[in-house]
Amino acid sequence: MTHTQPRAILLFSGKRKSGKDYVADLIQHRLTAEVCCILRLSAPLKLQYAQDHDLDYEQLLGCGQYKERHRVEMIRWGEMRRRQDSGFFCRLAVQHATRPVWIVSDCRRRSDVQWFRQEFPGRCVCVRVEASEQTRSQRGWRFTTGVDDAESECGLDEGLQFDWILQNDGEHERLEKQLEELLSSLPRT
Ligand SMILES: Nc1ncnc2c1ncn2[C@@H]1O[C@H](COP(=O)(O)OP(=O)(O)O)[C@@H](O)[C@H]1O
Ligand SMILES: C[C@@](O)(CCOP(=O)(O)OP(=O)(O)O)CC(=O)O
Repeated sequence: MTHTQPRAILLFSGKRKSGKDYVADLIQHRLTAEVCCILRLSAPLKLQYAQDHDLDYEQLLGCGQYKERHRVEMIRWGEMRRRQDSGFFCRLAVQHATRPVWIVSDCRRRSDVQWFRQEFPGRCVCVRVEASEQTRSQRGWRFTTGVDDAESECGLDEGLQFDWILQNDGEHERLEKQLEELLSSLPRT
């Protein structure tokens, strides 16, 4: 099945452990799963990478050491595929999306955002999720050379105008208020 036309696409970016998945889940919970689906560019990437390298896809999806062991090589491989076709993973990620609101929870590169803006003009909302280094460390983040200083993590640090910047340092009330504003700004039909 091919995807339907979405009403809005929330393009999430942010550092590791800023809480992109957490916030995406909160929004989906508010809108319900009938209205909102969560898409990950890393899912088709990991699937293809696992198949090509005879690895365990489920373990690459998890958050254990298995993924970390393969991360640097996977980044490199993904970059190679993107150089051949910058929309490769984006196209696969949206393939079966049929809900009116999509959240793409892991945009990392300019080319990701460009692809969505080109394919779905006027429907993309760029959302940055932010948390302090202290908060991210408390959530288990440790600086890793080759990962945290590479395009995979820094590609959208500069040059992109975010429509929303969500502060996610753990103050629940504050986050809820920001989500309220964001959601009420989305088109209703
Ligand atoms: N506002 C929050 N309150 C409580 N826990 C949070 C909050 N935001 C994130 N977390 C927790 O921090 C960890 C990292 O969040 P996650 O959404 O996986 O980050 P990311 O997807 O940006 O790497 C998870 O265990 C998540 O449950
Ligand atoms: C090769 C990757 O897609 C791996 C991403 O895996 P996750 O999205 O699971 O990563 P974190 O949330 O940062 O831990 C990165 C890329 O550069 O495309």
